[in-house]
Amino acid sequence: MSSSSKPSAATPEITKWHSKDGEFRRQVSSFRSLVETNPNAEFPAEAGRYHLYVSYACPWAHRTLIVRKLKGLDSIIGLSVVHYLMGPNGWEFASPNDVPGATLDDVNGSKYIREVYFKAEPEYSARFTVPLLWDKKKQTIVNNESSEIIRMFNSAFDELLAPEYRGITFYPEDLRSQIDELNEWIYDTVNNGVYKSGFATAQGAYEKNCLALFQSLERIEEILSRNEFLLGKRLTEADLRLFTTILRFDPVYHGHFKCNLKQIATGYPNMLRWTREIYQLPGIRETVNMEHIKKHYYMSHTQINPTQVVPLSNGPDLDTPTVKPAARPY
Ligand SMILES: N[C@@H](CCC(=O)N[C@@H](CS)C(=O)NCC(=O)O)C(=O)O
Repeated sequence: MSSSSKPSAATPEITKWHSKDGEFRRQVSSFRSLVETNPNAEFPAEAGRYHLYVSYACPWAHRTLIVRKLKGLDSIIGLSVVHYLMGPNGWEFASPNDVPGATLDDVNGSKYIREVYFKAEPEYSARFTVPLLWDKKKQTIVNNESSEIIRMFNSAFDELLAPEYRGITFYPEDLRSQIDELNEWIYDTVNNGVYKSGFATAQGAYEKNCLALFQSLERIEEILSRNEFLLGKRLTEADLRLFTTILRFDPVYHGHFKCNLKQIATGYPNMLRWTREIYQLPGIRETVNMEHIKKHYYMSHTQINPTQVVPLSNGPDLDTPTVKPAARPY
């Protein structure tokens, strides 16, 4: 697939995600090892050893990009970025000359992400998802579950980091149970809720998931009317995990996934203020590539948008000045 050509508008096998009952069910990630501080661990923290594969479009991968950036890991963990289009063979690499923002796979020399999975496990038979964390030394995948990758990035590499990054944590001890609790319902009804609405192929499945999504958005709006961030003055993992979904809400999920009871820009002033605040923190803006985001969804999911026409709006202007936190909020 060249950068300019569009995939066929016929629904390819790769985007047939729904179950027989019309519900979308996300598969459980397969590679679940952890990078650890202990030098004798199976995957010990080392500078230059691990490599992160992402898509700028993907909200799960976006979490890992953000934590990599805010923790100052970009100098010790390499990065490859796939083409925004997910074609019949799944995620593909592209030269930045052809697709600005994308990269080739300089670590494994593969054309598609699936080749990286097969290199790690020749019998692999599940989905070829991003993000994934690759170990250059053992030549295998450490982990392909974003929630675990961000936990590793949060603390496992600390001894290798400059002092100003070492103390940063998005999962502080005293807030862990509250973060876990928020993550649970926000994952189910919001992060995954937009997908369950958008990929539903039965009216009932769509309505059930869309209503649950908006109930949660109301709940979040109420929390953010009292708090600067979800848990008060501190920016935590719960905010970062939610941010990547809310950022995509108006430009993509509202139209493409039919999550259209309200928009963030006009219906949720506190969530809009919170989104701007996070977007304007140093380092975040450069993890956001709205061109990849919009083109990925509207052009790859031909089962939903067979014309592959991409809408113009990028959602609310996130550069609009907002109340700045007094000091770094994490
Ligand atoms: N549980 C995974 C989900 C990752 C995921 O579903 N990524 C999507 C992109 S947004 C993907 O790569 N899908 C490709 C496919 O399912 O074929 C995580 O959070 O890391």
